Amino acid sequence: MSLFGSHDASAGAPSFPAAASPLLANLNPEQLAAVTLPVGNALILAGAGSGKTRVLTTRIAWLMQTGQVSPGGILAVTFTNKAAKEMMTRLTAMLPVNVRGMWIGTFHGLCNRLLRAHWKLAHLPSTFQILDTQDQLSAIKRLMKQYNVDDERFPAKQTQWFIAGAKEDGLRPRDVEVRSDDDRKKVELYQLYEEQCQREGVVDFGELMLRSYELLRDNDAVREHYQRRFRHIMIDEFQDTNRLQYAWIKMLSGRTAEGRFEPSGHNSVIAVGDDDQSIYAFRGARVGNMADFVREFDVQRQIKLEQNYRSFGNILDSANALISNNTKRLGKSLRTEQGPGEPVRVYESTSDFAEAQWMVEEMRQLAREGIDRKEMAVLYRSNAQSRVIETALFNAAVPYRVYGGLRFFERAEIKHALAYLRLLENKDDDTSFLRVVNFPPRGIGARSIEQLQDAARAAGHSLHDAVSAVGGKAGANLSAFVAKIDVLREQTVGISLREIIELVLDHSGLIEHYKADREGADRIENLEELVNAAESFVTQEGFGRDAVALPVDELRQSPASQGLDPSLPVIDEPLAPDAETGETLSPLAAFLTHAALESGDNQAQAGQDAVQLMTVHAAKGLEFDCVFITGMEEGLFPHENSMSDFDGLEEERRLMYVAITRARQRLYMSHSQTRMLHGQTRYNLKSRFYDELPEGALKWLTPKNQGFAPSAFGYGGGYATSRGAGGGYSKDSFASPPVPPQKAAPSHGLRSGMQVFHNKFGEGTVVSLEGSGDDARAQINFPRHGVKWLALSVAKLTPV
Ligand SMILES: Nc1ncnc2c1ncn2[C@@H]1O[C@H](COP(=O)(O)OP(=O)(O)OP(=O)(O)O)[C@@H](O)[C@H]1O
Ligand SMILES: [Mg+2]
Repeated sequence: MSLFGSHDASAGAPSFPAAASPLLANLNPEQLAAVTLPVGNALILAGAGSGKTRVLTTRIAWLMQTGQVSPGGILAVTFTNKAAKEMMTRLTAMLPVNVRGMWIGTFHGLCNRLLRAHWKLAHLPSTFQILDTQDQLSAIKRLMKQYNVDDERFPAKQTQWFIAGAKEDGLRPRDVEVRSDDDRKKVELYQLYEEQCQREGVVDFGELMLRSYELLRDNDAVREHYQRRFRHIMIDEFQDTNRLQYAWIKMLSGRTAEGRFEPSGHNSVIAVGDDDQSIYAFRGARVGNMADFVREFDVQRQIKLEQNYRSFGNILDSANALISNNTKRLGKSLRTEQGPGEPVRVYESTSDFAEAQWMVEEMRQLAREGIDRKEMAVLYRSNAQSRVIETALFNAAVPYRVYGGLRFFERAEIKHALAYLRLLENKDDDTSFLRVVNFPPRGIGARSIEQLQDAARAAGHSLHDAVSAVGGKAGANLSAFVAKIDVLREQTVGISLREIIELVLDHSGLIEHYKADREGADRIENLEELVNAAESFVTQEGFGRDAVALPVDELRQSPASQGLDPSLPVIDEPLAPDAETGETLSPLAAFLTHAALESGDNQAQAGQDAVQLMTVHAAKGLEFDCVFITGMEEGLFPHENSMSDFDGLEEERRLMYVAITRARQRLYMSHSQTRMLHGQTRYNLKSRFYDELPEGALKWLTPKNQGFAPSAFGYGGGYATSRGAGGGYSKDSFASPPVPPQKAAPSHGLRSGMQVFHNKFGEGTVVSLEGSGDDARAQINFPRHGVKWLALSVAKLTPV
């Protein structure tokens, strides 16, 4: 499939003289063409580090500077909150604009804004709160318990995926196709879950998106208003949009489902992406949106950016060589004018612990060379890998910061405090109620809570409103809890956000509870940090009580606003008052929304010079001087869940491409012969991805293939391997049908079907054999531990 037709319009003549603006000074010709594209739809499809995000940001600045649009006429979608903030920072550096009034954010952030503005039309309470993924799961668990759903047959996590998946496809329960009894049950749960959320006034992430889509779909005036308003819509990381997000964009830009144009939709949509960096298929992302976009938006202009400004040659060559092994590509090329730079350093360690030690040493050396710690990033495929690395950094007193993982707002003590705060805002939030009704413990047992839940269900009330139905001592305790919340709520009137939080921390008993806990000191510190977080939220974002909603007349006066519906509010402040009632979101509600949406990509301690730790997924769009890619092992990277099917393996390769292309100057890759993961020692082979990198770009810090002890079978290699002539698991070897299990050569002493004994996993059956020399490995089914791949040169196996 090629998206690039003959009408590649890189050279589309800019309608404004380039020299007129210093903004355009440092762009290459293709970037310049993209920044100054005339009004119309366009696709910028280009590889990593070619300046896609920079082009988007510069275009926004240029459009405003040349008077083509006012800040209110722009809608820009970024993939993370961090990216949105960065875009705003860059914009303020380029132009004196009030970026707060601009609609720049993630899909979730922007949908939240729409729903806040039109909550009534969206059938939500004005104080609706957002459920994060954790809360969503506990809400589902609660529901399943209430309805006695067998959680072996319908695990809560699966139900959560089912609901999220349906919403990503834009499907309400009645729209989901039912093919089996199991499907029927899941749809029923979805329906019950929806009713529960509606009753409690909460929305999950998928709901934010779907609800705002429906808001636009079902309200012509609102839709047309925003269609007229957002003259310029821009989407970064377009390759990872899902079906519903694409439909949302279509709706806002005036494309009807039938592909017609609504009269109000004369806007231009610019999508920016890189198919090679599509890494969220597991969450519903659809690369196919790119081709649909070109067709459905009648895209006449497609721009390629081929110069990479981020990385040195060896890094880029490695990325290019690796990704060329994928078959499903739209095809792009990428070059750099920087020299080859340093080789990519490869290190093999004996254990994950030793790997982390080596990394710490290497970081010390980098620091001596004058590299800031915040320019060093450690990337891993799976969150579980970070613990060993964190321990090593901690012991060596190297400051570090983990993105993702357990985020600040997801820590238990913070969630407890937030639950109290949420109950102040919305007494019907049962998820929050259940979280803290007996925390700190106040003598309310599981039995009483069940009784309360039954009573609430029977009366159609929230838990808060049903406490009087429970009698006895338990009932008295429940009433006391509710009274406490109600009193706290009254006390918060007229005090600042900071004071509200301090009040809640004191009166909830949380601080006291953790003081009594020997290991509670950290938790108290985090709770105090919550006060600081609220404080900086108020000052930085200006969301405090005293913040004045700025009168933004600009939009109404701008020519682009012709035809805007005057009855609809011009929402340029996230806290703009409701047009009808004048009601604004309280600072507390705004802070709670911020806490739910702030998906961990922006932790406290900003500005501290710390080493950055994150998963490869979280690293998308970012760049660092030095990058360590760790755990380059079969089963880990590529991940065992994905490596057995063709599409899964291609996605793993794209992930690796993303990882490699984060590095500017120096790239390290490391793997370990043994690794403790999920309580087990694993003996992994080094990743097949090494074989896909150009040998000339690599430098092995340890002898290649060193360190494997002679195997128990003293084998000398010699059986056929599935690899092609070029080394590497070429694309062909993974094209269906899958490679059949290899026949063992006699010298190994191992054959498929043979029984072997492993001193940790016990007896097992050899399922298949693969590889030769030090790379030989066996897939063995251990009845008690499941199927494992073992490196024959390391694993001690004896035939039985
Ligand atoms: N014309 C240019 N001159 C100098 N530096 C540039 C130029 N264009 C981009 N850069 C720099 O190159 C780096 C990569 O740019 P950017 O992050 O916009 O790339 P990207 O295509 O969005 O990458 P990714 O695919 O990883 O998101 C940035 O540091 C950016 O400032
Ligand atoms: Mg980018």
